[in-house]
Amino acid sequence: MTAPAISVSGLRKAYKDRSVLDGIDFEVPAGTIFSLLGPNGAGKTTTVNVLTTLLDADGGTVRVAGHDLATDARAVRAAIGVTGQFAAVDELLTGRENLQLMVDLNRRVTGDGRRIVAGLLDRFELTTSADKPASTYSGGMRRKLDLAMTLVGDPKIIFLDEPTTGLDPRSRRTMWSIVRDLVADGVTVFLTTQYLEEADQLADRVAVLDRGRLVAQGTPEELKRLVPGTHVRLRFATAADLDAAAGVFPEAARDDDALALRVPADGGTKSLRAVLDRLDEHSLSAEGCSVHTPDLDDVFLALTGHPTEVDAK
Ligand SMILES: Nc1ncnc2c1ncn2[C@@H]1O[C@H](COP(=O)(O)OP(=O)(O)OP(=O)(O)O)[C@@H](O)[C@H]1O
Repeated sequence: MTAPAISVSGLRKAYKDRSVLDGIDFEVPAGTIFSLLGPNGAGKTTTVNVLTTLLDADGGTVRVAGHDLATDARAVRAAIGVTGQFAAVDELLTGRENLQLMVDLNRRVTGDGRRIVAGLLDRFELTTSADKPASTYSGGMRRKLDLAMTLVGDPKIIFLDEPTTGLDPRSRRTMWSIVRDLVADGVTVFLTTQYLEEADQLADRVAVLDRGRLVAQGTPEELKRLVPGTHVRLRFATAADLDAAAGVFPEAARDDDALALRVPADGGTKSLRAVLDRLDEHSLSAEGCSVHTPDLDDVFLALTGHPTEVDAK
């Protein structure tokens, strides 16, 4: 077995007397995508900042690319690329100039810098806007440029801190496909996200961070098994209606307080129609009906017994 790309053991970090990472452990095998999933304020950025040498840990052991963070931070820095929530992109420079600057600053770059820049612009479909100032770029283009800048020097381990927060669905999908391509090329990706769907789409393994502790780790499949699946939620006007419907849908979970039934379904229109047809066949009608796909809130409720909380910074 090859050595893990990242291994973290007993990592602790506090800001003054406030503990933000309270002893976390995980390993990221080389060439895989690992996702740290958690709501605002859970400690994701703090973890990235420690792992990328921007912040000193208070305790624990961290090895990145085989180097001990405490004794060999310089070697860690040489092996990694980091794309943060607050992009490193210089708004006044064009896309091409931003990339050229990274090439000029990066001592690992060998070969023709201009060709490297042109190659990255092409790969990220930024060629047509390459000579416009970055200030004119959309959010999605800016994230792509930021990631392209991260790739200068061919880092083997890349940290992406919430790479798709604030992006529209189309840009998010483009970003996902870029990340998949990176891993296909042998890069290891450490990704933080607030979106269960993103972790599900991309990650080989997911760790769920809650108030500085990891409350679950596993494959996306293992994680989703812990939470209610996609379902149709039917809400009834009376307890008698709920009773009658519960007889029609023996596979459903019932919530007596809300007068609701949770009927397992795949989220498509066919399965929704099948549920409504079954109600019709028994001359029953629901007061409300919604399709529910599990999200981070469901994971948190299932794992911690409390919903996600927005933590004021
Ligand atoms: N420099 C700092 N000084 C004091 N407290 C801080 C500092 N940086 C972060 N924190 C606090 O540490 C906690 C974790 O913050 P962190 O940024 O790591 O969370 P996060 O999971 O990345 O959230 P977000 O998605 O909002 O970035 C938060 O409660 C935050 O307020």
